Amino acid sequence: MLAVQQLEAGYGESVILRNVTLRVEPGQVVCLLGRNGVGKTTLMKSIMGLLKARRGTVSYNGQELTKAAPGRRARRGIGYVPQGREIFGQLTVYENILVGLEASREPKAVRAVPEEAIAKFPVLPSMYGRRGGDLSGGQQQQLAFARALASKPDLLLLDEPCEGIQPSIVDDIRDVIRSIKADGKTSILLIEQSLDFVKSVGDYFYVLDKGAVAWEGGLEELSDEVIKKYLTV
Ligand SMILES: Nc1ncnc2c1ncn2[C@@H]1O[C@H](COP(=O)(O)OP(=O)(O)OP(=O)(O)O)[C@@H](O)[C@H]1O
Repeated sequence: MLAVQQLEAGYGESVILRNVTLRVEPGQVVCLLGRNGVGKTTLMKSIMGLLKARRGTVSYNGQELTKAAPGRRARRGIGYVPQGREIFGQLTVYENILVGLEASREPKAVRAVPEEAIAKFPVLPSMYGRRGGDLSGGQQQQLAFARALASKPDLLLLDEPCEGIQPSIVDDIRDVIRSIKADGKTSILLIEQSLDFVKSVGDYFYVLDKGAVAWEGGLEELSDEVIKKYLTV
């Protein structure tokens, strides 16, 4: 469903991504691994259209979106939970979720926050009137998930959803990812530092090194040698 082909992208003079080719198939959880600074977030931003590709293509459900703006990609069904969550601090929890609904593919007149998006985060409805900025990190992460799920995406990009989150909430986030996977409607591309975490949810793995895909394969092929070479700090 998502096909990135020979992508090159960067900032100003510097080239960060080199010849990156990656696929996400329907229903898969694909994990993007690599040490700090190898270009994982840059790749996710390029897929979402926040950073222009200099070479190569990004295709989604058979259509090329390489030059499409982020809003168009969102309306095509790509949801994004950015690193640092980027909750609107001055808006209420409910208003934050409504922002996500803007990317819905349903006609405006019949749009509503889907129950299944909220059901995964039972704590949220009791906080609908609170300002997003007043929530804890874990609550904001749940809100960022709900905001992204409001438009019923068929691909969800998750950039380090467990970063800075306390362990009990990390377990909740793992459960949410598993439940999205079990629903079978939404594929996931996940950036996550914890190997244990990605092993517990992932179907397929890409390892980036210096902006290029250094390794790819299934869980059973993710050997200690690969981990030592590309992931151990
Ligand atoms: N806005 C920017 N302008 C210039 N350089 C940037 C910008 N954002 C990132 N970089 C540089 O691009 C490189 C890749 O960064 P990126 O955030 O994609 O890495 P990452 O693999 O996601 O790392 P991390 O795990 O630390 O988030 C780094 O050298 C970083 O300093």
